[in-house]
Amino acid sequence: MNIQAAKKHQVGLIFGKFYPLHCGHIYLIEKAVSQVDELHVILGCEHDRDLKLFEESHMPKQPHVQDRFNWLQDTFQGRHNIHIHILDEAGISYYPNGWKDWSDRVKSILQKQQVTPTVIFTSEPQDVQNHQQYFGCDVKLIDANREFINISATKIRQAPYQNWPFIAKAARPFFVKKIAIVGGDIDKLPIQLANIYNTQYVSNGYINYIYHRRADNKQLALSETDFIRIAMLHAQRIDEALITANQVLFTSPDFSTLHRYYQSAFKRKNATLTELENRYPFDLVIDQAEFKQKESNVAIFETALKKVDAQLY
Ligand SMILES: NC(=O)c1ccc[n+]([C@@H]2O[C@H](COP(=O)([O-])OP(=O)(O)OC[C@H]3O[C@@H](n4cnc5c(N)ncnc54)[C@H](O)[C@@H]3O)[C@@H](O)[C@H]2O)c1
Repeated sequence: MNIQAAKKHQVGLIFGKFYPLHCGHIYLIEKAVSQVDELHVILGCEHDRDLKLFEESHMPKQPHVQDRFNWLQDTFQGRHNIHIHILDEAGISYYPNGWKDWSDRVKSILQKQQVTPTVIFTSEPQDVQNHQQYFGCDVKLIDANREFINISATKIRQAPYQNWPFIAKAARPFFVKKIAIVGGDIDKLPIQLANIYNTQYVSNGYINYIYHRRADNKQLALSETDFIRIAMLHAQRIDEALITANQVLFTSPDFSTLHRYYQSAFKRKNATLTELENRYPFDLVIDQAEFKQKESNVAIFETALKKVDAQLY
């Protein structure tokens, strides 16, 4: 008989909050999936606990369950034997006081999906015995000392920007701080800052649009449609740049400023621009017009650097 065929179908389980997803988690999942036929990753969430962890953190905004789920899905996209499930832990005593209720809820999810685990993977030695007791399957401990990738989600929550290299690629856009430089020579300072911070600069769609129109020899006054086109192009470029941005992203203008230009031209608000303003909140807008005329270029440069640095605590 074929030895491979005789082997039992191995089904692995991994539990986590992935708050946020980091390279240590990914290492655990990759090492586990290399030992089983299918792997089920259970993403645990609980509203009050998650909110408290956020409030005690230095994360700039709270990742919600859907964000955490998307990070896992994106990271393991196309990996057909890795399945992600959300487990709402509401009403269960917090770890480590609710093992019975918690494991019952896990089992009910698994039953619905017709999943029978054969092995649980964890890097937490203190959980091995309870996993064995409540799930009745093998437990494999992986890198309990976190020697291969020495990071924890707690450390990242405390200092996301200092621990940037460990944040999963899929989760980084969530943490990128968006900074707009408006007023004055808008293509100079953001380029300098992007160079210094080794990151992306999203060039000014408005300027490109005007140049394009000039080349076409058409009239230059912007219509309402022009504004929307500029805004949509800008949003698309920002989305693309966020994927590879290093902690911060520089651009000009932000959508509130663009909307203000629109309002002064057309004396009313625009629903699309309002939507973009809400969808792309900026962490910092540096208005060069606020600097005093007599301020030297170097003083402006230094003030801008201080403001940017303060964003990356
Ligand atoms: N209520 C209860 O009694 C009870 C009992 C057990 C589990 N739970 C739930 O299970 C989930 C457990 O989540 P967590 O806090 O362990 O999640 P986590 O997101 O911090 O970690 C997920 C997994 O990755 C491992 N890991 C973390 N850093 C690593 C690194 N650098 N290298 C290798 N592996 C690494 C962890 O050991 C864990 O196995 C929670 O939702 C918790 O509520 C609850």
